[in-house]
Amino acid sequence: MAHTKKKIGLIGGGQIGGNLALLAVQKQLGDVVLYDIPVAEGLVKGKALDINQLSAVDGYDCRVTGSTDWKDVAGSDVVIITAGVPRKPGMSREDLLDVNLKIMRDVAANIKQHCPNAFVINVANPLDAMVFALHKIAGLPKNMVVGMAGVLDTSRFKCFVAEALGCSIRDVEALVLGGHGDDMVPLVRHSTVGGVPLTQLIAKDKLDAIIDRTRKGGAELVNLYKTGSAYFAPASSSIAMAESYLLDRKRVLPAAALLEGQYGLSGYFFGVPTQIGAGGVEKIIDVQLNDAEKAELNKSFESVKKTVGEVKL
Ligand SMILES: NC(=O)C1=CN([C@@H]2O[C@H](COP(=O)(O)OP(=O)(O)OC[C@H]3O[C@@H](n4cnc5c(N)ncnc54)[C@H](O)[C@@H]3O)[C@@H](O)[C@H]2O)C=CC1
Ligand SMILES: O=C([O-])CC(=O)C(=O)O
Repeated sequence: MAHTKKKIGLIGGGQIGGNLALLAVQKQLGDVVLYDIPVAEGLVKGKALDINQLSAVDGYDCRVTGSTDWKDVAGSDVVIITAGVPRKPGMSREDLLDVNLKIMRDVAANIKQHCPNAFVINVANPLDAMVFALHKIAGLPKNMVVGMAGVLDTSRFKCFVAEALGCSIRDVEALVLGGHGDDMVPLVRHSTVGGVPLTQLIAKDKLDAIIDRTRKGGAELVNLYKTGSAYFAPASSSIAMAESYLLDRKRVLPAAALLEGQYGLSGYFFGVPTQIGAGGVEKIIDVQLNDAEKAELNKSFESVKKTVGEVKL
């Protein structure tokens, strides 16, 4: 019988990779190949076996295969890249550029060879520069390559708002644009709780503190964990994007997508609201910004350009 289940290739079987595999199975999105380099063979084979045994308890019919061979990843419908080193306290994401670019060169070349038709979501940092490199090396169509950051950054912002108000997180709607760095742009003017503008519900000083905590959300986790960075929320955020593609949900999710004139910006992957469906990035939404918001977005864009400027392919 033909293989009709979707196939999900997870590149990197570390903290985020393992959680991605678990979530993909729990949501029954498809069969998973958890790939890592040979030195991590036991890690991916162990995680695969462990999750498959959990599947028996809960009755999930998707299988995880741990592999160190790209041939097993070939033909994946979705590929999520978490291959890369996480930062430690005192480091910036940009400090990871050289080491993670080396890894991305290997990963992107293999994607080009083995998964040319996949929807590819990059998670490795520094996010916006790595997805730029991925797109250049793998040569995939622009609608099939994205970076995950905005879903996570937005989710952090929503979490802090719900905590501050003591309200259900379900009713918080928010949008964080820009690069995945300290100058990302939480759009307070476009955020609501149950349809009520956020600015009417939280005083400015409290809101400023929430914005600051969101911008430094990654570092807060790095300082707590000490040996690495966040992994539960990043995994869930990436799965939301993969699911929207696989199930053609057409969700509007912020993602690092290639800009071609939107927001007056071009040539770089940058965090903007996208519509993700069976066509990959089917739309980029050009939010109307006021002068102050535009200035913040331009500042974030300059930071991304600076890091990408250091990318030697
Ligand atoms: N975009 C975002 O919002 C977020 C990004 N990150 C980034 O995600 C990346 C992964 O984080 P973790 O899973 O916590 O790290 P981790 O260290 O637990 O896992 C990374 C895995 O990549 C593997 N790897 C190294 N070279 C490889 C190669 N050539 N091919 C395949 N696999 C390879 C390693 O063996 C390791 O198992 C980091 O760069 C981190 O900064 C982390 C959190 C959020
Ligand atoms: O901060 C980091 O290094 C990991 C990351 O991107 C995040 O958690 O937002």
